[in-house]
Formats: sequence, C-alpha cells, structure tokens
Amino acid sequence: MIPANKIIVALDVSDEKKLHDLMDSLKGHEVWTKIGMEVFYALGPKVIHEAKDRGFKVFLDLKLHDIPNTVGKGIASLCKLPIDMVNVHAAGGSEMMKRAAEAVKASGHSPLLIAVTQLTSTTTEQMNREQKIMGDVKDSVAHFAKLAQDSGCDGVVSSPLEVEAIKAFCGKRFYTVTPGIRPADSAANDQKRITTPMDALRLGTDYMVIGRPITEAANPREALEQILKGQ
Ligand SMILES: O=C(O)c1cc(=O)[nH]c(=O)n1[C@@H]1O[C@H](COP(=O)(O)O)[C@@H](O)[C@H]1O
Repeated sequence: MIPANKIIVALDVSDEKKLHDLMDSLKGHEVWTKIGMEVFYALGPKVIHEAKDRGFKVFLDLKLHDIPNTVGKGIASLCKLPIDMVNVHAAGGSEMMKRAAEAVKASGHSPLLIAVTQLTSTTTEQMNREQKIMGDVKDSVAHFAKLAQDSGCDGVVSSPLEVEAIKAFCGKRFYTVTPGIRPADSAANDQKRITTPMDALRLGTDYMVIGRPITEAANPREALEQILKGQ
C-alpha cells in the first residue's frame, strides 16, 4: 500500500474540461496535484484556486532558472498564490536559490522550496556529453542536492534511484520529490531514470510525482487506485 499523501499527480493538460474532469476523478483521495507549465501557461493562476477548492495540496512546478534577482522576484509573485510547493533549477546556482529562499520566507506562508537536480529524462551518458559534467548522474544529483540545501531549499527533485544518496548526503529530513515513476506495465515515454511506485517507496522517497500513467489512463481514478494498492 502506498499512502495517498505521498503521491503528486501531474495534471499535464491544457484543456479546461479535461483538467476539471481529472481533478474531479481524483477527489476524495488525499493526493497532491502538480500544476506544471502546460496547464499554467494555457489556463493561468486560477487553476491553482480550482485545485485548492477541491481540497488538494498544490505543487506549482514552473522550474524557475534565471538570474538571482529575476528568480527571487518571480518566486515572490508566485508565493502570493495559495501553493504548498514551488521549484527552481539548482543549476541556476547558489545565489539564485538563496534569493528564492529569501522570497519564500518573506512571503509568510512558506511553501516548500524544491530544487531540480538532474531531470529524470537525463542519462549519465547524455549529461557527460552535453553538459560536460563527468562521472555518474547520481554524483551530480547529490552535489546539486547539497548545494540546494546549503542555499536554503527544503528539498530536491531527482529520480527515486538517487534518494538514498541524497538522504545520506543531506540528512533524512531533506525532502525528496521524485518523478520518473512507472508502474510495471506502463510505457517509459521520455523518462530515463525510472522505478515502479513500490520501489520508489522502498527507496525512501517523500513524494512521488506521477503523470501520464494516471492522466492518460482510460480511467484515471482506477489507475490511481491500482497504484495506491501497490500494483
Ligand atoms: O520538476 C518536476 O516535477 C519534474 C522534474 C524531473 O526531473 N522530471 C519530471 O518528469 N518532472 C515532472 O514530473 C512529471 C512527470 O510526468 P510523467 O512522466 O507523465 O509521469 C512531469 O510533469 C514533469 O514535468
């Protein structure tokens, strides 16, 4: 069994009716919802209120990555919305993350500030070749996690495969938020560093982000309930 409050459902749609149908199909379960670029850019901030009105906690996933001043002020604006979690890219650097953390603190309602380490669509080989970061992706994730922690973030996004390394490096109370979750019979799509929901739980993740295996299922509620049962 997987506790529902560990699951964040990524509502990656741009059609308003589809969004409302999805939210309604999840109602009654204590899952979080994730508002990402696709839905936020298409429909705007009102979708956050719509998720909150239905009783869901909201992770606003816009992955800010810019100069420190722009990110600090951007986060300050986002913190006016009733969000429970927000994120930036750790690759933006320590000064940028510090400005984001200061903005969260100054907002008064303090959503969790989470930094993306290496996207779950990135392999070690790709990271070596394209980013010119040598070594294993797990080491880069652990490095960015420590940088994020030292800069005032509450946790990081990684794949479940790096959770143990992050907890060893940053301590158990530093949050891990893990996409790259695929039930055994699901297509990987563009995700590369993946585990099943049960393996993510065993590896000690705090929150698992799941999108298409639920949102593209013929019956999203049933798909969620299968995952909750550990199937
Ligand atoms: O920050 C994220 O949420 C994120 C980071 C990452 O490294 N990988 C990743 O997949 N995500 C998000 O998690 C969700 C995963 O969706 P599915 O691949 O459909 O399960 C998407 O909304 C991604 O934008």
